Amino acid sequence: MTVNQAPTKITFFEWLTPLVASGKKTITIRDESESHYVPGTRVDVHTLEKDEYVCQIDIVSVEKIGFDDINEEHAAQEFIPLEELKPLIREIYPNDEDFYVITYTLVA
Ligand SMILES: CC(=O)Nc1ccn([C@H]2C[C@H](O)[C@@H](CO)O2)c(=O)n1
Repeated sequence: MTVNQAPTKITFFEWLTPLVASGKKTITIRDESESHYVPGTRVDVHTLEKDEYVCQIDIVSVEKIGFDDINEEHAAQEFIPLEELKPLIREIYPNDEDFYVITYTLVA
C-alpha cells in the first residue's frame, strides 16, 4: 500500500520570495499538481530557479477556485495587482481553469 506524505517543500519564483519572506504575500495560487499541501504542516520555501532555501511557512488552508473567481481580495493577499496576477497565472498555467488557493503564514 502506498501512503502519500504531505509535501515539505514549495518553490516560488525568485522575484517573489522577498514578498513571502517578509510576510506580505500570504497566498499562492497553484494548479492541481501543486495542490497537495496539508493544512497544519510546515513547509520549506525555496527559489524555483536556484533551489535556494528562503524561509518556512505553515499551511493554513488549500481551497479550490475557478480562474474566473480570482478577485481583488486574492490579489491583495498575493501582493500583486489583479491586472498583473491573472495574466501571470495564465502564462504559468495556459490550459487550466481550476486552481487552488494555498493560504499560509510565515514562520517567525
Ligand atoms: C513551478 C511553478 O509553477 N511555480 C510557481 C507557480 C506560481 N508561482 C506564483 C506566482 C503567483 O504569485 C502565484 C500564482 O500562481 O504563484 C510561483 O511563484 N511559482
